[in-house]
Amino acid sequence: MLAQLPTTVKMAREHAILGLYPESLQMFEQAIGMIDSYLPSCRNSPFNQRWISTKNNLSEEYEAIRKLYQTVRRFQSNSPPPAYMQVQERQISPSEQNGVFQFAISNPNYRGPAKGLGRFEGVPFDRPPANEPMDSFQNDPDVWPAPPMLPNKQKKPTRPQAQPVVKTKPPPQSNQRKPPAPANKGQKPAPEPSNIRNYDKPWRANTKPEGEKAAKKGEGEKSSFLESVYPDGVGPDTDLIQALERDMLDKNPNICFDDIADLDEAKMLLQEAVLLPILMPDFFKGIRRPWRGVLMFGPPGTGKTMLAKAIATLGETTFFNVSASTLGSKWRGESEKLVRLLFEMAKFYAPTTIFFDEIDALGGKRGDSNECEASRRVKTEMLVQMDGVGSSEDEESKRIIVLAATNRPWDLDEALRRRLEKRVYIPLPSDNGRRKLFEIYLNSLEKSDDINWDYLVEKSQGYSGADIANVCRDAAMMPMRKKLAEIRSKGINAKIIEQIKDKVNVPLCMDDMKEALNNVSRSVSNDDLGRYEEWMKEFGST
Ligand SMILES: Nc1ncnc2c1ncn2[C@@H]1O[C@H](COP(=O)(O)OP(=O)(O)OP(=O)(O)O)[C@@H](O)[C@H]1O
Repeated sequence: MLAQLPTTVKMAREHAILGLYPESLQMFEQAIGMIDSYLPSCRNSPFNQRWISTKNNLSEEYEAIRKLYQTVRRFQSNSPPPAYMQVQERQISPSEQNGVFQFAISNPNYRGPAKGLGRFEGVPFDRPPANEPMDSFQNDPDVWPAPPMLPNKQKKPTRPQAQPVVKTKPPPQSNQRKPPAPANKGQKPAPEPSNIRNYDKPWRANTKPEGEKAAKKGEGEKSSFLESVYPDGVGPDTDLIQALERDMLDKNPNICFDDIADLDEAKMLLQEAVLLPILMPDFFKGIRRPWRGVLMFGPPGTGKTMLAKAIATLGETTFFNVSASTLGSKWRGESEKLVRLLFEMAKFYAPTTIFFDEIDALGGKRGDSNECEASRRVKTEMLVQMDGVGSSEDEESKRIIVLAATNRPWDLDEALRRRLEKRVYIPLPSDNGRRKLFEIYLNSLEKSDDINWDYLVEKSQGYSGADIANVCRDAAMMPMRKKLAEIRSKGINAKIIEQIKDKVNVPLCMDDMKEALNNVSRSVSNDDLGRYEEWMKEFGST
C-alpha cells in the first residue's frame, strides 16, 4: 500500500518546483490518501504517531502549494491588460491641456508598433479636478485624482490574437479619483515628476466600482461576464464563456419548495446548510462557517435537481446548472479551463449556486483504469476551485454555493467526497409524498369522483417522483387514446381530428389511472435502495 509513497511524494514536490501545481496537488492528495488508508491498520503500532505527523507535514505542504496555485490563478485572471493598454509613461504637454504620452508594449504577441506616442485631451493626472476638495486625498500620497476623461482618443489598435483573460473597467468618471498606486516601481525614475507620470495599471480598475455594482443589482440586472472580460466581446475564451452563459447559466430557475412534494427533512437540511449562510452571512462565521459543498445523493428522479433550483430561487442566486457529462465530453480538452471560468463567472454573478448534476461523471475515483489524463486534470481543478469557495481572502467566493447531485455516490473520488462536506440523502417518496405527487400532477386535470387516492398511494410503492409524473402523464393521455381507438378504423386525418378535438377532454377516471400504473413500472430496484442506505450510514449527514 505504501510502496508508491516515496515516489509519489518525490514527484509531487518536483511538479511543484516546475510550477505544475495541479499535478503536484493531485499527487499530494494521492500520498495523503495512501497514509489515510494505511493508518487504521497500524493503530496500535509505535509508528502510528510518526505516520500521523508525516501526514500532517504533507498536508501542510499541500496547503502551501494550493495557496500558491490560487495566487497564480488570481494573477492570471488579473493578468496584463491588452497590449495596446500597456502604456508605461505619459508626458504632459506644457499647455497641460492637450498632450502626448509615450507607450511601450511588452506583450510579445502584439504585432503592432512596440513604442509610440498617443494623444490625450483634458486635465493631466497630477492636477485635481477643479471641484474636487484637495484635502480629501492630500493625506494619502498614493491616491491621485483621476483624469476627468480618457487621455486617449486615438483609434484602438486591433486586439492581438492570444490575450489573457482580463477584467475590464468602466470608463473613468469625472469624479473617480482613485487610480491605483504608481506602478513600474522598479523602473528608473521619471526625469520630471511634474510632467511625466506612470500611467498606472489601467486594468486594476476593471472591477466594477461598488456603487455601480450595487446600482446594477438594485435594477436586478448585472452586465454580462463576457462584457466584463472582453469589452468588445472578442477574446480567446469568448467561445467558452458564451457556452457557459448559453448552456449552463439559468438566471431564473423559478421553482419553489412548495412545487416539491415530500422531502421535508432534506428541505430543512438544505436550508440550514445552503440558504441561511447566504441570507445571514454574519452568523455563519468561525466554527459555524458554511459547508464547502453539499452533495445530494439518491435514486434517479427523486427531485435532486428540483431541490437545487428551489434553493437558487429562494436565495435569489444566479444558478449554474452544470451537467458533468456535458462538461467532460463536449468540451474535451477545454474542460479544465471551463471549470476555472465557471468559478470566475460564479464570483462575478455572486451570490451564485453552482449545481453539478451527475457529479460522479466528473469526479469519479482517481486511478480508475478508464480515467484519462484530461479528466484527472479537471478533477484537480475542481478540487482547487472548491477549496477557494468561502475562503477568507475573497469576499465574493463566500457567496458561492456548490451543490452536487449523484445517483452513484459510491463512485465518487475520496478527495471530492471530503469537500462535499454535507451529504444529504434524497430518498424515494414516502406514502404522504406519493399522495402529494399525484395531487400535484393531476391538479390541472378534470377528474371524475371515483379517484381512489389510497389505492394510488398503495400501488405506487417504490415509485420515484419522476415515475409518478410519468404515470400521471400517461393517464392524462388515456381519454384521447380511447377516442382515437374508436375512430382509427376510419383513418386519422386533420378533418377527423378537428371533429373529435373537443370530445377528448373528458374527466380522468380511476380506470385510466389503473391502466397507467400498469403501463409504467418503477425504475429503482430494491438492491439499489439497499446500496444507498448503506452509503448513507457510512458517509451521509443527518
Ligand atoms: N419530490 C418531487 N416533487 C415534485 N416532482 C418531482 C419530485 N421528484 C421528482 N419529481 C419529478 O421528476 C422529475 C425529475 O426530477 P429531478 O430531475 O429533480 O430528479 P433528479 O433526482 O435530479 O434525477 P436524476 O438523478 O436522474 O438527475 C421532475 O421534473 C419532476 O417532474
